[in-house]
Amino acid sequence: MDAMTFVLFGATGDLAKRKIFPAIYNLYLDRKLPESFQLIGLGRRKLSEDEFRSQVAQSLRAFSRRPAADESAVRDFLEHIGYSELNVNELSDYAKLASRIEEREQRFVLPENRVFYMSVAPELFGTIVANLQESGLSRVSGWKRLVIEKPFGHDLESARILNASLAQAFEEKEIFRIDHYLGKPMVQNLEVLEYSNPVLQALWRNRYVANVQITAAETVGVETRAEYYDHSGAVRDMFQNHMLQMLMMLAMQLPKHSTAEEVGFKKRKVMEALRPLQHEGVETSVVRGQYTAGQIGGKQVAGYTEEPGVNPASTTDTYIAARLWIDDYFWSEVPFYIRTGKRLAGKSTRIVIEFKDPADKFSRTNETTAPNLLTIDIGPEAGVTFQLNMKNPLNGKIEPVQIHTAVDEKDVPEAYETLIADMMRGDSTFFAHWDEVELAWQWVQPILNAFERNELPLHTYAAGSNGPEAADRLLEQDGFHWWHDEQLTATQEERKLAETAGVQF
Ligand SMILES: NC(=O)C1=CN([C@@H]2O[C@H](COP(=O)(O)OP(=O)(O)OC[C@H]3O[C@@H](n4cnc5c(N)ncnc54)[C@H](OP(=O)(O)O)[C@@H]3O)[C@@H](O)[C@H]2O)C=CC1
Ligand SMILES: O=C1O[C@H](COP(=O)(O)O)[C@@H](O)[C@H](O)[C@H]1O
Repeated sequence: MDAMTFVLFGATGDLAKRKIFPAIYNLYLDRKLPESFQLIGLGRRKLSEDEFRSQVAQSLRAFSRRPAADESAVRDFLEHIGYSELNVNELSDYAKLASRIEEREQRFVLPENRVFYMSVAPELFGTIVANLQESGLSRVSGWKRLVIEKPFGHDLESARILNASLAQAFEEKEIFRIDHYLGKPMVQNLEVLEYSNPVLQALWRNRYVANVQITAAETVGVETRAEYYDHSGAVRDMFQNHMLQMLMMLAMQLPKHSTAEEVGFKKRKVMEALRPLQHEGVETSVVRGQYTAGQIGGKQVAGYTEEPGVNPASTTDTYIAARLWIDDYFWSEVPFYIRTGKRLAGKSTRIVIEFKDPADKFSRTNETTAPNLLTIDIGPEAGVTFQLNMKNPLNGKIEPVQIHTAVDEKDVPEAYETLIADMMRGDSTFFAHWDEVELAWQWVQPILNAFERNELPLHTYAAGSNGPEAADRLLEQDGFHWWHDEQLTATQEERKLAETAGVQF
């Protein structure tokens, strides 16, 4: 891997502490960093290099997936880490940073390869890029890369403005927009599941699929992020980015090669084929919800508007469900239902593909059978489950059984690790490309408008439930229902039946 200087804006912040440093440390342990690697952390705080390094060491101890128990490994790793005070608004601070970087590049005869990672509030992204350009830091004889955290804009217009400001100094191929869902092993596996399994490949289309459900349910509430979340809501925090990215990864036609260009092209095609919401009206396709007080894991929790930092009159969505249509050859007429929410009954990110019942189902028997389901669990436990129907040898009835394979996640790199390693190699396959981001905002914008004008009812749901009842009706109108956790988990009885029938779990 090329030698590089990694400049981290926001190095004293929460994300750096919990995700970025642990990820880079694990890459170091796996020898996935270049020999000559230097990270310069930036923040406004007055910290000596030693003080900063000891903060980084603490973050490794608290958050690394592999314990930072080996003191000598931690010490060696910290040798690669430096700190500079910098206020992103002060051009003169960039000049000092430039001297520091240039001095090192010259001393060790290193190429001018620079990563600029923006782990700061989104309002600062534009200023940083302008100052990188003004100070000459982004003019390099080697390569340069800009890593940008979410949210990428607040709506379509602000995202376009932000993108135009990045484009002043960076080409699209130099911009790496992080969406950590794209770093999750099962999201990366979606494409592989299809292309490496001819059986699934054959079924992956409207002829056989009745509907697709994509869920990201969380038990956590707004936590300490009210200031951000109350201006964002579920639609901006999860739906516009993570949920639509999962939809693209699932619904895209297989690219010939898994390259950034080809995957990006196929994902864009999905977004272009998404039926604009205006056709059926936001109110018939979208359900907005907000949690009220309730119980989670036997513990009483507050309602959203009682959370610290939340406006007591807030109408912010903590839940959103929507019905989407992809009007292309493969998916037309298949409804895609997407939902995400906080303070729901369980934590799970999951895709369920429900297959159609054959038309002649009743020709042999009057018994109704459960639909075949392919369930892809993205997290917290990754796995794939296939629901089939079998005759129960004990009572002669046809009953659903589940064939399940869990993905062993021990030693599997975290999403940030995978994505940072890809970025260092210059591979943006699993990053959000501008076309996709713009089309996602474009699709979501009517929802933002409708929410802002209060044109949609704000349904409440009790913390610990499966969300507002109105979201059930969204599917009932089409003759379907949500597949919740409890319906997907094999019961003891079903397991016994499957064991008797020789099916392995
Ligand atoms: N935290 C999370 O779980 C997630 C965060 N993100 C995104 O990551 C980014 C960072 O978030 P997070 O770490 O939580 O934020 P924090 O508020 O914890 O950290 C902000 C960082 O920005 C620095 N900073 C603020 N103002 C300036 C300035 N004027 N000049 C220089 N540095 C400045 C702070 O340094 P100092 O205090 O020393 O000035 C600090 O290091 C945001 O874009 C957020 O949306 C995305 C996904 C999840
Ligand atoms: O980006 C975000 O994601 C988390 C959920 O991520 P997961 O990996 O735990 O599924 C969410 O809690 C947060 O609000 C959002 O900003």
